[in-house]
Amino acid sequence: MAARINYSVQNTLCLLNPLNYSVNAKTTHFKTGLNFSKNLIFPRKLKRPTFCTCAVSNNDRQSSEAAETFVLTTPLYYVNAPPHMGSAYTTIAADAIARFQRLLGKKVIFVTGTDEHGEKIAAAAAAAGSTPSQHCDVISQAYKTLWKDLEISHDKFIRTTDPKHEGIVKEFYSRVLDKGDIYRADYEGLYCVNCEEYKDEKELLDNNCCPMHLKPCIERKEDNYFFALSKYQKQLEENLTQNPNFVQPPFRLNEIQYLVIAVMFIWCFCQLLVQLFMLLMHRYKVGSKSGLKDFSISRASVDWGIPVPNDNKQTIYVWFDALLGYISALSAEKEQPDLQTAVSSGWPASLHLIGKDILRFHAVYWPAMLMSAGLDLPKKVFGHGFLTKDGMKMGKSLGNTLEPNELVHNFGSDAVRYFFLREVEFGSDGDYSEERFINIVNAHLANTIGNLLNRTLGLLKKNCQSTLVVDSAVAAEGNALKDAVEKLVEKARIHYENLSLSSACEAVLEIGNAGNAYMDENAPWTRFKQGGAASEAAAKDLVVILEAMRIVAIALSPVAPSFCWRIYEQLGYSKDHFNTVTWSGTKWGGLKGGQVMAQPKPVFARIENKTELEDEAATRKPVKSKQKKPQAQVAAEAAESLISRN
Ligand SMILES: Nc1ncnc2c1ncn2[C@@H]1O[C@H](COP(=O)(O)OP(=O)(O)OP(=O)(O)O)[C@@H](O)[C@H]1O
Repeated sequence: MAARINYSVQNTLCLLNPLNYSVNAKTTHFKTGLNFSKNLIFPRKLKRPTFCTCAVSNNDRQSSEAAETFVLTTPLYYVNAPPHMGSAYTTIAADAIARFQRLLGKKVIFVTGTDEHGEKIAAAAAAAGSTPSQHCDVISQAYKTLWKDLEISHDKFIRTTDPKHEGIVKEFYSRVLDKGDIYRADYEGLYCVNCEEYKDEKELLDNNCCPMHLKPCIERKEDNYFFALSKYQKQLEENLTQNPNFVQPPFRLNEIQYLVIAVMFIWCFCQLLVQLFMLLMHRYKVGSKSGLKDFSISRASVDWGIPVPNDNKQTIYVWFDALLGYISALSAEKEQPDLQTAVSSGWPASLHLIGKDILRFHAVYWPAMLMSAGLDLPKKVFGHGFLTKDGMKMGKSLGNTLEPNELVHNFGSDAVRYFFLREVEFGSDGDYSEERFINIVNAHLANTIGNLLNRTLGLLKKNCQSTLVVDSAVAAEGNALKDAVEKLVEKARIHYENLSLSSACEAVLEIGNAGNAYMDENAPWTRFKQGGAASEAAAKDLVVILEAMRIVAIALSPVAPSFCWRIYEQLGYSKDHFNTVTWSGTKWGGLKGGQVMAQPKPVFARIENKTELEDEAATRKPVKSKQKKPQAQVAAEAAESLISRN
């Protein structure tokens, strides 16, 4: 959706009642205890893994009829320019949430798409020398391609130029009209073309510049249709009171609440003066009591849009049109649905995931529109922070964007997904630096998790013919690592549930750290050399660490799906098995004695840091023409040398 700005979200929401918002995160504790099993039995016959364990309980992947539905949306991105890392950020986060909800066994409908009408699109097409329709096809395809490269698992991709969407918008408009919530009036004001929105003068910078796009707004006068937003002030207030979690994260409303205390005070005082004045003048205008202003929902000057029913001279305002994409997306492919059919296919949404720039449209305008049309409200709206460059929001209109295709091409989708979800606390702003990117993914994915798996499998190959000597449940009786893993994976689940994606990653990474510490403390390579009972204990230690790795592979799969599949593959499982695994598979005890692991190979190739390499090259003596090895080979050799060192 067009970043039709939301610095004024505070102006809008603060006029609703201030509320107390809080989130309580619960953590679960497990008992700890030490009690090693004495019966270490080396199986006589090597087996492929059998899969009748808790690793896959198909009961978790509930039958689609019985399963709870979870409808999740990203904004429909405005096709004024190709996607950038900001657009990718919301979609990656949504994908991680969708994958997590699927692991819980829910029937997920993950909606994304493109917002394709409006003045800005027509202008962008003209600038590119194409028709708006051709332009939309090209840019919309660029989004689809990027989503594929980033392994986005959306179920629906809606384009607002899709005829089925147009039908639904017209029907919705007529419903709202019948309700008496649309009227015609003149409007004169300052208009930001990039936001596609009239602005309050007080929101603007010097020279009437839009604070988001840093371009001057233009004076514009139009005869438009208006939506009676002010009529819904009270109902919106009630919605926020009754559903304190409707807008997330809580601090976004807390910030507003802080402002509201001052603003409300001034506002109440002004209202008192106004009321007195009105009493004196014996005049009272409907809507003036309310803090919310009616907004115009048509444009006379824009051709590229859905015509207003019964008035071909006007087109429907791009926001009034685009928000309905969340509903039209739900209808079956190629169906020409009516509004009711689409609504009954999954509405209301469980979660709208958006950037904070468009919170006002989702938390105020959209609920009021739905109330007017007699439809249910979405259950939750989460406004995350911005990826910034030099402190400014990265955006298409400013052109200060980071190119996601390049990042995926250079570093792979797992690294991109992991870095942004791990490094930017979900809800807050975050900056990108290549050096930090490389350091983080190398340290976490290549070292903490990848190397641990590789070292363990290397030792298992050398000492146990790549075969587990005992069930992981038996190997870990009373084991401290098991207890730590159980606590951490439960922590990760709670964080995923609360959309604290960075903390969820951190909890999973802690499992890797605990596994490394366990490996170093127990030094199985030494104990294998001692033979006898020491060697048996060492073999059990490897089972324990590999079980922890199996759990990591499930718990991190919403964030880095291919990386986790590679871990799973190394543990000897099939792709089908991985695709049907559920969150209950994170319960300790999936690996069985006799299971044969794959030949060890690195699951994440370390990224070479150019600066490091250049420094190294500058100090190194010239070597006779040696061919540069591919990264995967370099990593494999590094891992091999680690194993042999052990
Ligand atoms: N810098 C960013 N950081 C995080 N999310 C972003 C960023 N930029 C865009 N988004 C995501 O895209 C949504 C806005 O989509 P839109 O297509 O309007 O992109 P935009 O780049 O902000 O456009 P413009 O620069 O033209 O205003 C935001 O609500 C958010 O979900």
